Amino acid sequence: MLLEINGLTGTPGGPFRLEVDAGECVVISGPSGIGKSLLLRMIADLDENEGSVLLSGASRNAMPAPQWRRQVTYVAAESGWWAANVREHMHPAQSALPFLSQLGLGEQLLDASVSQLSTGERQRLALIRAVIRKPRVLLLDEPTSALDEKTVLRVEALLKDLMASGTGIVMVTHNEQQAHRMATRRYHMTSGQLTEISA
Ligand SMILES: Nc1ncnc2c1ncn2[C@@H]1O[C@H](COP(=O)(O)OP(=O)(O)OP(=O)(O)O)[C@@H](O)[C@H]1O
Repeated sequence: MLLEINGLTGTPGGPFRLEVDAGECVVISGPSGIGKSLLLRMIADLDENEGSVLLSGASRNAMPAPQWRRQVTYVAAESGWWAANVREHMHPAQSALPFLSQLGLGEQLLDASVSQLSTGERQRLALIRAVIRKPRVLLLDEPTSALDEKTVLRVEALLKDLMASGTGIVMVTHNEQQAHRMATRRYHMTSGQLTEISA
C-alpha cells in the first residue's frame, strides 16, 4: 500500500482511516465547511494531528516534515506564492515546460509576475509547481475550481498520466462529473467521518 492512514484525528474529527494505492485516485466529497481541506492538511502534517500515517510502510514520524511534504504534497485550493516571479518557484524551471504545454499555458508565463496571473493560471501553475518535484502522493484541494471545462479535462489528463506512472492522488472536489471521471474510490465526508460510497 502506498499511503496508509489509521486513527488520524485532529480539528476535522476522526479517527479517519484511509488507504491509497499507487495509481489510485481517492475522491472525497462532502458539504462545504465539513473539514475536507483540514483532513488533507492533516495528512500533509501541516496542522496538529495524531495517528498513524505510513508511506510504503515508512512512518511519517520517522522523517523530517519537509521530507514528508515533498513526498506527500498538499496543493491548496488557493495557492500561496513566496517570490515575485513564477520561475523562482519552479525547480528546475525547465521541467515545467511540458506541463505548461499540456495544461494550455504559454512558456512566457514562467517569467510572469505572480501578482499578474489570472486565477486559473495560478491554479494550474501551483499544480505544476508541485508535480515537478515528483511527489509520490498528491493531496489536491479543488484542483480545477477556477477552470473552464476544456481546461479541466487537460488537468485530468495530466493527473491520469501521473496515476499511470504510480502516483497516488487524494482529491477533494465538489464537481460530481469530475469525481465520476477520476475516482478509483470515493468517500463522502460528514461530521468527523468518512464513508465509502460507490465510485
Ligand atoms: N486552522 C483551523 N482551525 C480550526 N478550524 C478551522 C481552521 N481552518 C478552518 N477551520 C474551520 O474548519 C471548518 C472546515 O474547514 P475546511 O476548509 O476543511 O472545509 P471544507 O470541507 O474543505 O469546505 P469547502 O468545501 O467549503 O472548501 C470550517 O468551519 C473552517 O472555518
